[in-house]
Amino acid sequence: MNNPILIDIRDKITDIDEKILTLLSSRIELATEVAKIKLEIHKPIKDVAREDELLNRLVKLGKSYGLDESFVISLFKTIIAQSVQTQQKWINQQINSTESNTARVVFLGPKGSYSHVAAREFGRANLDKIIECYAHNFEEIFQTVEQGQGEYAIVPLENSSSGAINEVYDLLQNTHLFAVGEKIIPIDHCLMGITPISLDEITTVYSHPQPFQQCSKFLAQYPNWKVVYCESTASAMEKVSQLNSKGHVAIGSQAGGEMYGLSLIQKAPSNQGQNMTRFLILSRQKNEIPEHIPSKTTFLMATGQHAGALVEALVILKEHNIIMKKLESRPMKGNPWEEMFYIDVEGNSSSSHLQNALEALRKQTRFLKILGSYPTDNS
Ligand SMILES: C=C(O[C@@H]1C=C(C(=O)O)C=C[C@H]1O)C(=O)O
Repeated sequence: MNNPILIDIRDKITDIDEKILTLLSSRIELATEVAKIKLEIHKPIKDVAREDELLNRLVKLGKSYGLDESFVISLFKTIIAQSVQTQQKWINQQINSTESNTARVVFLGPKGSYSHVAAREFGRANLDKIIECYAHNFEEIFQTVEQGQGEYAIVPLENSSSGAINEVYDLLQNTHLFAVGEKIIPIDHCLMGITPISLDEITTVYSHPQPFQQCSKFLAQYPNWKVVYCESTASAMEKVSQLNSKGHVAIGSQAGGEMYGLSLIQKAPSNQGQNMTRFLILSRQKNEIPEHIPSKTTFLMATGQHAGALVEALVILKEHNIIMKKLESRPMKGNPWEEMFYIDVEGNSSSSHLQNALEALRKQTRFLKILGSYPTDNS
């Protein structure tokens, strides 16, 4: 092994390895810089689009150097995983060292959405300070919190006039997050502009098609108003604030309008009277709520396929004197024609009363998952 050529080559390899390590260390430092910016602008750490773009480019480049595609992918996946972990650790340290009761709350944006309003209200009631994290879709909300890049997920579950939000129910089937709260938000559509004006000064109204539909009777009284459809109530409010023109108004929530500096002109009464959305708050950690606080428990169950299976399960609740507040069903993922039931009951799953009922139910059903217990929102 004393071959001088071999020694020389090995020296060169050692040299390259050391350079790789130095470069990896600089890469990690840059990732921490990225984490600082993400914390400031409230963006989740993991950015799948950026990672895909980066991997595609590196695979192509690697090929031009004669490097195998799977080698380049597995190498950079490891490097990126380490980078994401380092950023996560850094952000956790910041949060833990700055404020004890600060948490990242992840919700469906954009700014001024009803989810944003729900997130703020949840924060106001439960935390000293929240870091608002906007997500683009429901799946991203769950993933962000599951991966530890947020402490709370806020998702709308049902609306009093349009019913269940199926996509969210489906995501609840597979998540390992726990339900820790609920928040009911009135959907208080309002006409808002850059300054309070009278209704006859309005020329153009901006909003999402849904509020236009929900307030159609009221709007029919003003046929001369020009209607402009927008992607969301938030984008309508943003547009009106940017236009900065008196006769242009948006329909959205009053709290959302305040986030864009808009003034209330008047409430836009919805055809159906009161309209509300119920949000569920989820976290990686279970809630422990004292027994005296009125609470609800949400669980998922799949019964057998025989006739009367659901009735048998519900009878168990009745026998244990458990009050059911809600029953929803959704097809089970991967098992067409089989249903997963989502049940809300009154009570706290740490009470022996409810525990006994759930234990009996577990024996009777094919699958039972307790999503969590949380204080009832009576608003
Ligand atoms: C460093 C970033 O954060 C994460 C880590 C990445 C990386 O190490 O290259 C890429 C995308 C993100 O998932 C970034 O967003 O640029």
